[in-house]
Amino acid sequence: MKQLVTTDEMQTLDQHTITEVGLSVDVLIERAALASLEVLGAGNYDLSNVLVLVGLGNNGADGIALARLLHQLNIPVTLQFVGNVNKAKDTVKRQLKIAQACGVPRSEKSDFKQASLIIDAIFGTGLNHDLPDGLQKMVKAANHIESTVVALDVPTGVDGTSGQVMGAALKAKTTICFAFGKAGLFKGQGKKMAGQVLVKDIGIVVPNDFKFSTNN
Ligand SMILES: NC(=O)C1=CN([C@@H]2O[C@H](COP(=O)(O)OP(=O)(O)OC[C@H]3O[C@@H](n4cnc5c(N)ncnc54)[C@H](O)[C@@H]3O)[C@@H](O)[C@H]2O)[C@H](O)CC1
Ligand SMILES: [K+]
Repeated sequence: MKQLVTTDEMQTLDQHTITEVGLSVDVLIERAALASLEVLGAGNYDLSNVLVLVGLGNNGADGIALARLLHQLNIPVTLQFVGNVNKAKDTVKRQLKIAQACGVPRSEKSDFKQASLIIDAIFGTGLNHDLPDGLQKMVKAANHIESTVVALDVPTGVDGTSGQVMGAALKAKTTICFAFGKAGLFKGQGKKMAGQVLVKDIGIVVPNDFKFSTNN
């Protein structure tokens, strides 16, 4: 098996790549979106009506960038925010500005049944406590109608290190992990929620003296 990481390790490597190496976070986000686009293009996914669910952190920024790339390929795609955009990270606000300039459609409330494919870009490695109640309800509703979901990096609601479900989790058919597989997707509940796990390079740089906690 390939090298796995905890969410703390991934955050350390992200920060090293951004602050020490000098690759900007926006470049990493674009690479994550391009890698995801490649997976969607190569797989057997129904792209007739894609719904991208977007959170307020960098996982959400990956999702907005992916929505823009799909839109520019004339693939029908809609963005739906989960949470108050005014409270989003600057990366999300920057991506949203670009998406708006490119005319990516946005909806306030979507019917999951109408979507041919849901992209889960709500929470990734940054999840640090149980999902809010409203989001738990939304996730359970989506699981109930068995929508096809592709999760970016980590299925929303799964702790990327332990695999524990934080209140509720959005069950994915495929999870696209950026840079390294997240350890929690290979154990316990996390394994069930992640579906097929694919790992894609996004240009993260690992310092020579970096010690991974798990060796595979
Ligand atoms: N870090 C990077 O340089 C890159 C990360 N990539 C992608 O981004 C996510 C991780 O992003 P991050 O902003 O750290 O966290 P999330 O988007 O997962 O979460 C957002 C934010 O939400 C807060 N939060 C956590 N738990 C809760 C909760 N239960 N309810 C409400 N709010 C919550 C917390 O403050 C989080 O920070 C990673 O998975 C990648 O997909 C890029 O790919 C490249 C660069
Ligand atoms: K996600």
